[in-house]
Amino acid sequence: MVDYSPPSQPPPLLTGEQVGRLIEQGHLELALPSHLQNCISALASSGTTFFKQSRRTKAALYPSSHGTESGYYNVDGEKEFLTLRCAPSNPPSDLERQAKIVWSLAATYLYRILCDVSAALDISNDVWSPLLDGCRSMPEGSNLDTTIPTVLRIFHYEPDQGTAAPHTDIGLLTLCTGDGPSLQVWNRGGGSEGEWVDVATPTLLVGDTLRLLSSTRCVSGLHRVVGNPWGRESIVFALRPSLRHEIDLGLLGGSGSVGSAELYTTIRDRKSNVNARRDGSASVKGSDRVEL
Ligand SMILES: O=C(O)CCC(=O)C(=O)O
Ligand SMILES: [Fe+2]
Repeated sequence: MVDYSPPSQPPPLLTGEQVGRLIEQGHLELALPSHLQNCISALASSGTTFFKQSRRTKAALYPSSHGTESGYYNVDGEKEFLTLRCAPSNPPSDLERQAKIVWSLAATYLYRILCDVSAALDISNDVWSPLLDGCRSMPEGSNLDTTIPTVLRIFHYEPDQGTAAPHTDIGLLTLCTGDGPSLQVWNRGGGSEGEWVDVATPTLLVGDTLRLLSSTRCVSGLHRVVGNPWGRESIVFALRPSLRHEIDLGLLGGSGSVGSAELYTTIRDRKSNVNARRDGSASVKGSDRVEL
């Protein structure tokens, strides 16, 4: 008899070679599906228009809250960025409408990649559903939901001075897209220590939470932004774990469970914030690199 039951997992999105590189290096350059790429480009152009406004207007439109975790934030002479965590005003602006679309498309895309990673590591795909609860579309309402730390960020870096110190991200997977040869990833070299390399195309980065959930079989993607004479604009979607559920460690080859909020808070509090001002107006803790 023909078996019409649905497959136990989605078809792979990345090639085996790409997944292997992502796991071993913590980063992967890749071409995005054209619809996702087009929506990101449309959001990028609304971002350019947004940043042309006065600082006062930008701050009034998106007051910052939770340190650098929501709203408009400026690091004098270096960079400014807008962090979106929920679908705000009604009716939405073009930028907000586009951000909502990019969030859903990028989250679905990264979910598929998480499934490729778990298949390669022989981990059940069931681990992802509770970890992505509430993250797969932009949370509704103007009140920030602290159980959903996922962020969509639009950056504007000043020429020469706009940088981000070497760091790894705290979440599951980050998708970075941007213009200009400013984003660099650390290429771990076989034998030798490794080297910084420029990445020009969209880049995926493994975050510390994924590294930990994989029992350190995935490495976190070390990256930085270096200054260039033209500056840079980028869009960064950082898929972080939902903090609503316990994580069943049995699905990860261990036993028992751990609270996702507890795990995530431990990872976060051991890091410094590379996007904060250094004057104490947002918390700066720990060292630039995290080793868990
Ligand atoms: O601008 C970028 O492409 C990267 C920014 C970044 O690394 C971060 O916000 O964590
Ligand atoms: Fe980063």
